[in-house]
Amino acid sequence: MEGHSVTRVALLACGSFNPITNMHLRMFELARDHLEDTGNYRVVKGIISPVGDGYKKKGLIEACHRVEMARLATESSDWITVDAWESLQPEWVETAKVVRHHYQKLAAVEQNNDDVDTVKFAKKRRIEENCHQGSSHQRSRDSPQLMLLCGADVLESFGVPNLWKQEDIAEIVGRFGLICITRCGNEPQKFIHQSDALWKHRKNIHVVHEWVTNDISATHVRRALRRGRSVRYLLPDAVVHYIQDHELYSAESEQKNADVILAPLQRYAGASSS
Ligand SMILES: Nc1ncnc2c1ncn2[C@@H]1O[C@H](COP(=O)(O)OP(=O)(O)OP(=O)(O)O)[C@@H](O)[C@H]1O
Ligand SMILES: NC(=O)c1ccc[n+]([C@@H]2O[C@H](COP(=O)(O)O)[C@@H](O)[C@H]2O)c1
Ligand SMILES: [Zn+2]
Repeated sequence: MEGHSVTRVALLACGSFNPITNMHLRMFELARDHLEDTGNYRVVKGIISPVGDGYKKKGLIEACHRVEMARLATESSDWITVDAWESLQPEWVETAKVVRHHYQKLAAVEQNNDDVDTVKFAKKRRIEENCHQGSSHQRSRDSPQLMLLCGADVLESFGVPNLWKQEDIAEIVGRFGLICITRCGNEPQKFIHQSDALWKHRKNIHVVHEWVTNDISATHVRRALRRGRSVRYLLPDAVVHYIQDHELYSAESEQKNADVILAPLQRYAGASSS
């Protein structure tokens, strides 16, 4: 279609990935198909960002293992990557900050590409002009749009008191965009309908209905492992082997952080979250 522009998109998934499962990888494929089917987007990259140990979720094993398992799981993908930046931060990092970090990183890569390509100097000037106008809240015309990819449970967690700052939610859905995969037991459309903050940005929230319902969760996988049950075909084989080789996930590891409050709840409890 003439004059019809297609927006390049990068997808960012934040989470524990404790461990990564086939469903985490499926989320990316489902999201890409959904966005590209609209004819408005081309998905150029997927990024998995395992949360740091400072998140303090019960049973969360060391980030180095979770990152390595995610690396093994994505070896066969030509577009999904793993980024360890978030996992290496000394303290838990708000998701809005992680999204900002990756947005800036993508923009810097674009700018570098332009720098080496002198023929494109006019485009570079345009980006610089955008920056000088202080338009940090506007996407430069040439870097891909970054969308946060999550399951419907994470979207619905926006409603949990003291878990998310309202301005972070507004920034994620308003400035970047969200793509959400349905999950057993969640009703994302209803949740969006009932939230004024989300309804306002509903055009930036893409809900992907997964008809092949699949309730794989890392919790199920850890439970099976503790009981010596097979987890084959729920996770990539390389991840199953890594878990066996390093003897990960035991009754003991499930007790990690058992008496600790989740980092966002610690940070926001008592503080104004509006
Ligand atoms: N079966 C699934 N369907 C849809 N989304 C999923 C599914 N499993 C995980 N996700 C999404 O993947 C992201 C990372 O989730 P996370 O690491 O918490 O995995 P999980 O399987 O939910 O683990 P846990 O059981 O430990 O909470 C989240 O956005 C989550 O909603
Ligand atoms: N306020 C926030 O930014 C906030 C709150 C809760 C969870 N999260 C993120 O959402 C993801 C949720 O992961 P889990 O579903 O594994 O708990 C993590 O990446 C975590 O950092 C962000
Ligand atoms: Zn989860």
